[in-house]
Amino acid sequence: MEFIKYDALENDYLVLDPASCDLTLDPAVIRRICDRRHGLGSDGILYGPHLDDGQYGLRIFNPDGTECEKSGNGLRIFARYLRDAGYVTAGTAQVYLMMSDAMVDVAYLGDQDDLIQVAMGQYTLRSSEIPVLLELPVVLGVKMQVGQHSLTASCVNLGNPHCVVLDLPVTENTARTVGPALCESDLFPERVNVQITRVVDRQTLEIEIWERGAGYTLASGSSSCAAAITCHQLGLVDAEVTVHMPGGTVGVQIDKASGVHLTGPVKAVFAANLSQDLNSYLAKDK
Ligand SMILES: N[C@@H](CCC[C@H](N)C(=O)O)C(=O)O
Repeated sequence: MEFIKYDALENDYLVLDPASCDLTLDPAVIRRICDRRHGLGSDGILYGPHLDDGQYGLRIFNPDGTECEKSGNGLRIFARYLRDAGYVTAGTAQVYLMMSDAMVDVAYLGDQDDLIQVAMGQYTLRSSEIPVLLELPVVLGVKMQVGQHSLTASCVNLGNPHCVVLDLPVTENTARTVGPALCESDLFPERVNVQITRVVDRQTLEIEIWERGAGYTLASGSSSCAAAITCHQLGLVDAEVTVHMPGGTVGVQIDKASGVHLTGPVKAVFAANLSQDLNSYLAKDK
C-alpha cells in the first residue's frame, strides 16, 4: 500500500489509490495518517481514482477526518497524480468529485506537469447557500462581532464555504485566532474556511488562511479563489488576480461565463509505505 505525497505551495496532500489500498478510511485512521508526529503528515488525503463509469472519482478528506466537497490544491495535486501514474496522457482531464457529484476540468500547462490549472466552476454569494445564518441575502463587506473580534466579512461558496476578512492585519497570528473563532461560530452551521486578506493592488492579494478541518495552512486554492471573488465583487480587484500566501503564489481568473480558474505549481514530495507498527496501530483502531 503506497502513499504518495505532493505539495501545492506547501499545502500537502497524500494520494491514496484504491487500486493499491486495503485500508478503511474511517476518521480515526485518517487522523492518524495525517498526524505530523505519529503518521505520514499532511493537510489531507486524496482518495482516488475510483474508476466507476470510466470516470476518475475522487473523495477528499481533511486531517480531522471529515470529508469535504472540494479543494483547489487537492484537485491540482490529484491531476498531477493521474498523469504520473499513467491514467492520463492527454493535456487535459476531468475529475469527478464524488461528494459534490460534480465534474471538474483540469489542464496540464507545464512541461514537467508542474503547472496545473483547475476549472473551479461557478460560485454563489447567497447566504442560504454558503450557508451563513444572517438575515441578509448576501454577506459582502458586512461588519460583525465574532467573540472578541470586530471584523468585516464577505462570504462565498465555490463548492465549499468561505469567509473572507478584509480589515485585520494579515498575519499568522490573526489567522490562528480569528480563523477558529469564525470557523466554529454558530453563524456557520457547516463551519467555514477563513481568509485574512489584504488588497495589495488591483491585480494582487495577500492572504493568511485558517481551513475548516485542517487549521492553519500555508496555502489553499479554494481560499485564493474566495478572496479573489469577494474582492472582485466589492470592486477592489480586477478579474485576474495573483494571490500571495506564505507557501507561494497562485493565479485566479474570474469569468462570468466560464467560472473561476486556478493555476499554480504542484511538486512531488515522496512515495512511502506504512511501517508494520503503523499498520498494526491502524488495524487495531478499526
Ligand atoms: N486546501 C484546500 C481546501 C481544502 C478543503 C477545506 N479544508 C474544506 O473543508 O472545505 C484548497 O486548496 O482548496
